[in-house]
Amino acid sequence: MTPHNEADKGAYADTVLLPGDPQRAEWMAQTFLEAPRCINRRRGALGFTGLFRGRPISIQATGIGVSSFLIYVHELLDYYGARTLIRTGTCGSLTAKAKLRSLVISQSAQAESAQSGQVFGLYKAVAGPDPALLASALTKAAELGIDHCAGLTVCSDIFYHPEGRVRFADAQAAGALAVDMETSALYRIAGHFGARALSMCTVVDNIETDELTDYRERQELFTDMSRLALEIAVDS
Ligand SMILES: O=P(O)(O)O[C@H]1O[C@H](CO)[C@@H](O)[C@H]1O
Ligand SMILES: O=c1cc[nH]c(=O)[nH]1
Repeated sequence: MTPHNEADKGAYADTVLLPGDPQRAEWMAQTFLEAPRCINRRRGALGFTGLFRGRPISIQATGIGVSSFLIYVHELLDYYGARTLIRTGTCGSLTAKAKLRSLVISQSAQAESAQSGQVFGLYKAVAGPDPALLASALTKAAELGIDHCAGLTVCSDIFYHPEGRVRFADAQAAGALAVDMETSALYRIAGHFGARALSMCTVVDNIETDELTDYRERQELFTDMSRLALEIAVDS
């Protein structure tokens, strides 16, 4: 047990999938895991452990933003002994290459600005996806026929920003595909703890065109991402 998690030590598998949204965590656990067990309800940040093809896998909701994310992930790495983390998030597209409802695999992630969440400066580790997880994701996404692209993503601290989409101009010029609010922190904290990480996000809106998916269709939208994350997890 930790201040934010009521699960017993040993309740989490080595590999943990990390959606932000607790409803997504529950849907993924109930849809894809055999014998899923809810192991954390504290603050509604649902956590589950079950089996996928006979192998224990956990799913833990991390909430929104770096501050919330780092609490759950720190405890998973430091107290529960997680070794492989796969974020199954959502993102906003910054380019036509990352189509609405498709999957963006984060090959590298940068913070939105130098001031962005001082937390980024706390972790000095080289920050990026685990090369084997990334290679597995690219191979399996192609094999499964999943509509995806891979590249740079931006990690923002603020969803409703007074400057609006203009603030992403530099990132777009650098070729960024999409924005989320946790990936850069995932890569840094995983590096700090010597764990393996990969972030993939389904595109739920387009920052340029203002196209937006409906929340009610969203769980279904996550089928490809969930399958891919689980295929990588059982192979890792
Ligand atoms: O859907 P999740 O995984 O929470 O990810 C994205 O959605 C939230 C914003 O709506 C942020 O957490 C962002 O990173
Ligand atoms: O962080 C996020 C996630 C989804 N859509 C956005 O615009 N930003």
